[in-house]
Amino acid sequence: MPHYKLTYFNLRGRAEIIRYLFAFSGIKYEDHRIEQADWPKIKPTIPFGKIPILEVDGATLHQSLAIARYLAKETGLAGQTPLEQALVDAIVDTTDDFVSMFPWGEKNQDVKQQIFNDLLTNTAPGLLRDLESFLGDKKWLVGKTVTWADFYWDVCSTTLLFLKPDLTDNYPKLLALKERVQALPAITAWIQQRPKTTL
Ligand SMILES: CCC(=O)N1CCc2c(cnn2-c2cccc(F)c2)C1
Repeated sequence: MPHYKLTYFNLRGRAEIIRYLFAFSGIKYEDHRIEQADWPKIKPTIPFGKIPILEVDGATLHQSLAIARYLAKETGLAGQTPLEQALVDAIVDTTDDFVSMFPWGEKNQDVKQQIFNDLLTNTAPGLLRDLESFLGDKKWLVGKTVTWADFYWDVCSTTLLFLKPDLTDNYPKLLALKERVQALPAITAWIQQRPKTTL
């Protein structure tokens, strides 16, 4: 088994999907969390200057979704066929497109809040309507077993619900999917043991 070292901030953020995959698969890894104050010193040492990164024995992987897709493929959570894998990727990318619209690093709090509110009020409903319709009466978003698309929905919607607690009030199927993911024993255990952070 390779030695895995995940490096990110002490946030769920873009690393939590990777942590879910490690938790669900039971693979041991180093969950290295850096202080924001240390980032300017560390950033120049990181290929492409962004985190999370995952060091796998001597190799360094970057881009959170590439890392997650690698782990999902290794652990059977990427989709059972090439077609399912494409559907999984499309749902992940659709979800990530939305969460990536948020100006997470904006220093002007008034500007940040205005954009966050606009996205949550005016853009989120269309995405949630489409995801609710895509899920329909299925147990999981793609195929007959859980995939990292389901995990990603839970990871991202957990942060979105912190920002807008009534976010899923009109989307019961999506709320039920969150509950189904969080009821997976390994995910339940991870959520209970992980550091408590707002984002
Ligand atoms: C200053 C950086 C910061 O506050 N965060 C980084 C990005 C982020 C946070 C919470 N969720 N999230 C995220 C998750 C997945 C996709 C994505 F685009 C964004 C918090």
